[in-house]
Formats: sequence, structure tokens, C-alpha cells
Amino acid sequence: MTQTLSNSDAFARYRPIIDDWEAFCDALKRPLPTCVWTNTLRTTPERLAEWMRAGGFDPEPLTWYPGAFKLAHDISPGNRLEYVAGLYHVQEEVSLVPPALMHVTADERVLDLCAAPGNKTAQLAVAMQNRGTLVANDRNVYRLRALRRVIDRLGVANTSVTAYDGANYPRESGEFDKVLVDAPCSCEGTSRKNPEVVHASSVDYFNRLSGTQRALLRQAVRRCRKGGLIVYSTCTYAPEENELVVDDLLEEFGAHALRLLPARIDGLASSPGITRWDGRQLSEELTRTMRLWPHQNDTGGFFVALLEKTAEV
Ligand SMILES: C[S@@+](CC[C@H](N)C(=O)[O-])C[C@H]1O[C@@H](n2cnc3c(N)ncnc32)[C@H](O)[C@@H]1O
Repeated sequence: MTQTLSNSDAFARYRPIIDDWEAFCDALKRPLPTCVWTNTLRTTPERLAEWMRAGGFDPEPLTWYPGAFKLAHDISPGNRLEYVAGLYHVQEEVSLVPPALMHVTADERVLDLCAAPGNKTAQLAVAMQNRGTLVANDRNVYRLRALRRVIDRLGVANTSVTAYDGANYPRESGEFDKVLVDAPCSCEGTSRKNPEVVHASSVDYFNRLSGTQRALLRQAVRRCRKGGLIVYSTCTYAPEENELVVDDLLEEFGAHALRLLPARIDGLASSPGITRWDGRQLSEELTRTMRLWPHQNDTGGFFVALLEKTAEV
């Protein structure tokens, strides 16, 4: 007989670190709203909102992210001509957070180390207004095809694509002002749209993934210039893949070379990262990281750390 594992059973280990367990469980039972953002290379949020209303959508502007709109969960915005014409992109609201914390500008050199299928690359390229240099890397060449389709549709022209193992990203690529590590993870935070992730999770699996995650974050720090920023993110709850990874890297590089900056966004509810897990005491600095639980903003779940490299390593 197949046993059905409910979300609340699977995630019970997180009960002590969730501010409102009942609200968390209720949120997981609800369908996930859809979210779109304006491609400001091609149009304005006002015109996009008009087209959406004319098409029978009821776009609700996100207060914390200019040009993005929440739509009802049963809408298919990927079927519209405006989508094909690259006037907007469809992306889960909480997935907008890591690039938003990077505050990229048009004169920077930016590396997206785990970029496919390109949602955050597209967001960064548009935020840079198609200027500067953006490198989108992923070791999976099949997933890179999807990334190319996304950036072509949106008219992105400042992005080069590479297919290295990010853990060995070549030194010859030079230094970057900012590096994003949107790491491969156990994806627990996507259970509202992919219920099967609940069955795949185990502490062994988290620990296996965390080896790759440490290696990717380590290389991101190396490839970043002194004074530059690194964002580490996952769409999972497991502390083994989040605070524990960041804590290890803080210790490895030392306080003189790497420090956490507060990861917070006005208008977006979040919780601070944890400083104790499974008997292990972590750096107090970890409270500067950001946990986004599904019930806080009616989204999926995410973890984000914002790091500054303060010395050559
Ligand atoms: C969470 S997904 C990235 C999602 C993407 N940032 C976006 O917003 O569309 C993680 C990606 O990491 C890639 N990946 C896994 N191991 C990698 C490695 N060692 N080096 C580079 N990319 C890797 C996977 O192929 C996958 O595309």
C-alpha cells in the first residue's frame, strides 16, 4: 500500500522555526497565484496593465517590485500574444527576490552561476537595461536552450552564455562586481506547484546537495571582486542547504574576507535566518539572511543570503 505523506508531515521538522505553523499548513493547501513582470526594454507597467485588463486579467501590482503583477492562479499568461512578443515574463513572486537584492546597474559585470532556465538572468538583464555585461552560466546544456529562448523572446542583448561546472568557473573569466548563486536544491519551497518534491526529501539528500552548494558558493566568492556582492539563494527550507552552507563559508573565508549584509525588502514579509539547528550553534550573523515562508506573502518558500567580499582571497 502506498502511503501518502502530507505537507505537514513532511515539513514537521521545521515546526519549531516557523512563526505560524497553522498559517503555513493552510498556505500549502492553496493554489499558488501567478506572477508576471514588465519587460521595460519593450513597454511600461502601465501599458502592460491596460493590455492585461483588456484581456480579462485583473492585475494586482506588487507593492515591493515595480512593474510586477499578481494574477489569479487559474490564469495562463504564457498563452498570450503579448507574452510571445516579449512584453512580459512569467515568474513566481518569491523567485524575484534574489536579483532584487543585487541592485545591479548598467555599468557592472555580473555572473549568474546557475542560470537556467533563465528567469533571474532575464530579470538582471532588464534591470541592467541591456547594458553592462551579464554572464549566464549553467552546466546543463539542455536547460541552457530554454534560457536562450527566454532571453531571445525578451530581446536581451547584454548576456553571454557559458556551460561550465560553476564549482570550477574559470579564473580567466576575470572578476565580477556581483555574482548570483541560485543553487540547485531540494526545492521544498515549490511544493504548492510541484507536490512531488515532498516525497523526494530526506536529510541524506539535503546533505548530498549541500556539498555542491558549498562548492558553488566558494567559487562565487573567488570570482567576485573585493568590495563586490554575492547572493546565495535556494527554494528550499532545509537548514542543511541554507544557513549551514553559509555558516561554513563564513568560517572558511574568515570575517576579514566575507560578511553577511542584511537581506530585507520593504513591503515583503520575511523571517530572519536561524542560528541553531540540530544541536549546532551557528554564527549570530545568520539572522541577516532571509527566510520567506509561503504564508507570509502567499508565495512559495525561499532562502536568501546577501554577502559582501571584503578582502582578496
Ligand atoms: C534552481 S535552478 C536555477 C534557476 C534559475 N536561476 C532561474 O531563475 O531560472 C539550479 C540550476 O543549477 C544548475 N546546476 C546544478 N549544478 C551545477 C553546477 N555544478 N554548475 C553550474 N550549474 C549547475 C542546474 O542545471 C539548474 O539549472
